[in-house]
Amino acid sequence: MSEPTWIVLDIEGTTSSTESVHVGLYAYARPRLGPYIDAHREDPEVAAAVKETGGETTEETVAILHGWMDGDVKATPLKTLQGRIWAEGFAAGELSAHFFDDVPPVLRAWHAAGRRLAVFSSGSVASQRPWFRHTTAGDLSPMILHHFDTVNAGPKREAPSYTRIAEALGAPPGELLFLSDVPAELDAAAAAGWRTVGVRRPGEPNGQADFGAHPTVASFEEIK
Ligand SMILES: CSCCC(=O)C(=O)COP(=O)(O)O
Ligand SMILES: [Mg+2]
Repeated sequence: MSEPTWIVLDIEGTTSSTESVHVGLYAYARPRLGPYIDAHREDPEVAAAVKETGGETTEETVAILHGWMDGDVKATPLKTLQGRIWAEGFAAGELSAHFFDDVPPVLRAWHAAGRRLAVFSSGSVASQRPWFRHTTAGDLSPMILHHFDTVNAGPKREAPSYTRIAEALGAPPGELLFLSDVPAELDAAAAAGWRTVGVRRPGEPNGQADFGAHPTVASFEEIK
């Protein structure tokens, strides 16, 4: 079988550790949500996200957002607000992104070989861009040609989201490879006709998950 034209990356559990997202990023956003909402109430994107939470006051909204973070619910309004706060944190030099050691060299090799790279994560596009720019392994962002999230593509566990991405990239689904640590996301991608590889990293929440018929790897170095 020929090599896929596009390789589309999940972030948490795939390129980067869950701990770095939950302990690093979530802890950074948690105390900043209330003040951020109060300071940006007039911003249409913030106002829409706040409205979508269903909270009536800032206190109620923050309690809902914290509850989602506690349960790792990847709700779009949470991701919108977190992403804006994280983008400020990266710009201020207060945050940096973790990538598993195998990822940066393999991304560079794929890029040099002409493979096209994109991201599809629950993390908002506003947070994906600085995540790839401010890494402990240098700036990886110039290699990422497209970013997709639950706003511009849709839910990660639904096949139409992957069809939307294929259309945006102008590629037949069979030329797209999705890498993720979540079997349900891979199922959705496969249902849309994509190729899939499950990433089962030791110590990650889905390291022992059942990936069904999806081929799996423990490191990007195993992907040919
Ligand atoms: C800057 S990336 C933010 C990560 C995040 O918030 C998240 O929910 C990642 O989930 P993924 O879909 O990449 O597993
Ligand atoms: Mg993931």
